[in-house]
Amino acid sequence: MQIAFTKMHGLGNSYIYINTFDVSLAGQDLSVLAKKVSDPNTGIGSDGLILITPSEQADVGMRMFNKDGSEGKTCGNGLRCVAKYAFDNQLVTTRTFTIETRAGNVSAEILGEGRVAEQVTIDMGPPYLQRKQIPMVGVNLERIVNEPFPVGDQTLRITAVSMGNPHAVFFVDNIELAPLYELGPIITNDERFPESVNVEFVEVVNENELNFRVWERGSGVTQACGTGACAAAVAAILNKLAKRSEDIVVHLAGGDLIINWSKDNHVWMTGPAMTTVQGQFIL
Ligand SMILES: N[C@H](CCC[C@H](N)C(=O)O)C(=O)O
Repeated sequence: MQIAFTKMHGLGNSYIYINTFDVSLAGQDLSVLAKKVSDPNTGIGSDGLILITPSEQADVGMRMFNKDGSEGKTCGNGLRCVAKYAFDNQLVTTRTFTIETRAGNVSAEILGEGRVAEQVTIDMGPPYLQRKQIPMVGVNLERIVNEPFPVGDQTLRITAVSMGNPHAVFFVDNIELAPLYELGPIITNDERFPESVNVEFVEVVNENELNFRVWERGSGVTQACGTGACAAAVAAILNKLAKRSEDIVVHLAGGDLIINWSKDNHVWMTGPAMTTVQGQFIL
């Protein structure tokens, strides 16, 4: 069986996209398929799989799977690429439209005038800050802001933010020295996170600029994480290290995203979306 796919990326955070308007995946184990297509040796190679689907409550829908086959609820870089795909392939007829995710509907805007989308803004909706919304185990229901977080023989300070998917944000003095490979896999599997967690290390350059690295739940280190960049900006503002309702440039390994946690409590993310490969995957 051959399945048409498109490989796209947002700042190097790449996924294999399958348009299920055209292709039926009925009977396919999507977790197994995600692992297969993500494998760089026996598959195509990516950080995971994203399905572009018909939707009854939005203009298009998406489902995202990490490279380990686990399903996430949303994906910032993925949303910009789904928006690009929908616009470039006329699944939508306007430059602003809605996308259904498992974390709720978001709105997308194709920037510029061109017939091919390059820059996209997504209104990612509000952050969720209460402990049970992350979710994170603990006694108080309040926000987790700069809370002591013992791990191994260290005690870090955690700020936890959900963008519909869970993020554990840790501020460091020098991003190049962040314990990404040492502590990323430990924290992502920590029992204090019943649904696991995406792990971000963030260096504050100034109140409008962050350096950022990520160990993603289910995918490990990636070049970029859009929801993670949103979580990092929200965490910086909660810790009074950045300003609300101002653009914050987040420098990820793969490039920059512009994040703005606005007065209406929505988090806005602007960045690129690129198509790199189109082909047939042989199951
Ligand atoms: N790379 C994605 C995040 C995927 C999150 C996924 N790892 C999970 O929550 O399980 C992004 O651009 O937001």
